[in-house]
Amino acid sequence: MRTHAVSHPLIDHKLTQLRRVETTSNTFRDLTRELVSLLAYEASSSMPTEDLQIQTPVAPMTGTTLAGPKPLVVPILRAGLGMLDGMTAMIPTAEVGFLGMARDEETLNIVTYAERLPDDLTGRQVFVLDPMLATGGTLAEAVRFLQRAGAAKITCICLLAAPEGIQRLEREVGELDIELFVAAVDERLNEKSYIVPGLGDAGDRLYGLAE
Ligand SMILES: O=P(O)(O)OC[C@H]1O[C@H](OP(=O)(O)OP(=O)(O)O)[C@H](O)[C@@H]1O
Ligand SMILES: O=c1cc[nH]c(=O)[nH]1
Ligand SMILES: [Mg+2]
Repeated sequence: MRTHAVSHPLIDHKLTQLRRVETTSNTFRDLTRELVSLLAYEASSSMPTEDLQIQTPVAPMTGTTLAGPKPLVVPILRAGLGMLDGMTAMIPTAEVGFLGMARDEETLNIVTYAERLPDDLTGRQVFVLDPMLATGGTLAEAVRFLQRAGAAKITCICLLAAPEGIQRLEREVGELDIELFVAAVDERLNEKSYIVPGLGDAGDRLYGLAE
């Protein structure tokens, strides 16, 4: 597994606004979309391309187009859904699959309650979207699920990670071909396994159930 903590003035600025307790759901959704587009730019840098012959209004030329089977974007419901638009805006040719997973806040066990993926994942780059990598239980389970479904090349995009979650991913699925892109690695988890300083419950902040 290769982990990239992406540092950029725009990402750092938007992430700070996202974290603020007074940021409303509407603004939170806008910032999430913008942040994901910036992270997608980094996370897609190794996508395969091929030459494409085109005609401009002035001359013929050899341009570039994305190659290979269509990439697949998989948001982990619920909070990952807030990242989908920002991702498909950057990679409009991507197909979208869904995984519904929730962390039981008492036991921290992961419940997979929905799954809708294409039949054939062979050779496809799979982008997994989830804003929060806390204990790592959810993302590790998602990666295992996708691997069992045939995915070989998996790129995870998260907004925030705790060091404990990255270590767990390394431990449990680190031998697979996985890249992890995060906007920031925070200090630690608290006694409820929330990221500190973090941003709270991403799903609640996106979809307005926090108040
Ligand atoms: O790394 P972990 O300790 O597994 O925690 C991270 C998970 O918690 C949040 O989802 P949650 O379970 O709250 O579901 P939601 O998106 O429906 O709110 C978050 O979006 C991750 O999926
Ligand atoms: O800090 C955290 C941890 C898990 N899930 C969240 O939404 N936030
Ligand atoms: Mg939640």
